[in-house]
Amino acid sequence: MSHDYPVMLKLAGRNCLVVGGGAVAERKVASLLEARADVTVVAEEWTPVIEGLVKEGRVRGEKRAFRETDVKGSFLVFAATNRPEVNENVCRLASSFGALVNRADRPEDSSFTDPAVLRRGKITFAVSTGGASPSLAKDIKRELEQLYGIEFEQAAEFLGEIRDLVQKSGLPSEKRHRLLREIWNEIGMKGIRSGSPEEWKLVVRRLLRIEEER
Ligand SMILES: C[C@@]1(CC(=O)O)C2=NC(=C\c3[nH]c(c(CCC(=O)O)c3CC(=O)O)Cc3[nH]c(c(CC(=O)O)c3CCC(=O)O)/C=C3\N/C(=C\2)[C@@H](CCC(=O)O)[C@]3(C)CC(=O)O)/[C@H]1CCC(=O)O
Ligand SMILES: NC(=O)c1ccc[n+]([C@@H]2O[C@H](COP(=O)([O-])OP(=O)(O)OC[C@H]3O[C@@H](n4cnc5c(N)ncnc54)[C@H](O)[C@@H]3O)[C@@H](O)[C@H]2O)c1
Repeated sequence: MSHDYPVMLKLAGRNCLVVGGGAVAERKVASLLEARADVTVVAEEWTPVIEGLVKEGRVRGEKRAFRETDVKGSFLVFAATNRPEVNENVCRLASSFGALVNRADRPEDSSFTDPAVLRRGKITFAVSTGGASPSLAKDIKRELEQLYGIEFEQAAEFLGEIRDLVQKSGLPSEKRHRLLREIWNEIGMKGIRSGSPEEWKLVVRRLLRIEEER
């Protein structure tokens, strides 16, 4: 069995094409906008939400049937119509132009699939079943939602700031690495769940002092 290769793509300013304008296309458009992609939707009909986004100028909209030239210059292409032959054509063309392609009705013909996504600020949880059961992926995501609350968003923000601070502290790299490891060992999952940002700050100050005196 081969496994899918997970990555986190930077899509800001990249051209991404969604062919189709139904519920599935609407979901794909929403997640592309979250990533600040430049989104074009080509569809014969589209949902009121997509209509609104086109009117607001947040996505480029072409209300018509798909044309072969549409795929040109796209980084990601989503074939999300309800017509298998159209989706197949979109995929074939997109691949021939070197784009990565997601086919809503046939994961096995896609170069990537979309996981169920949960965000906690800088933390992203992505659950994939490799297409085996999108409903299972969604329910695992819901369980993660309960397990990892808003405190993880705060903690990731805090730890990111501390990491920047330590990297710029002028300490030699060995000391920086030890300090970051020790900060994490002291705060850890327990500190995130039962501590507070004030307590995390005290830990950092204490360990920083010890490291500077070493
Ligand atoms: C995670 C999520 C992300 C997203 O789409 O943004 C996503 N599907 C979601 C929901 C969902 N999709 C479907 C149902 C109905 C119940 C069911 O069928 O199980 C539900 C549940 C619901 O809506 O509640 C139907 C469905 N989905 C696919 C097919 C075609 C096929 O499998 O052949 C069919 C049958 C269509 C038909 O019968 O006509 C295919 C794909 N769906 C994927 C992702 C990719 C694999 C993910 C993985 O499992 O790894 C993949 C391969 C391609 C892709 O789209 O990338 C999103 C959860 C949103 C959230 O997190 O809340
Ligand atoms: N990936 C998933 O999570 C998922 C979930 C449900 C369904 N599906 C699959 O995805 C397909 C789309 O689902 P949906 O609920 O969004 O469908 P839908 O019927 O709501 O929408 C289909 C869209 O395709 C457009 N369309 C049809 N022919 C076109 C063409 N030649 N050019 C441009 N646009 C065209 C229609 O105008 C419409 O906007 C389904 O047929 C199903 O196979 C996937």
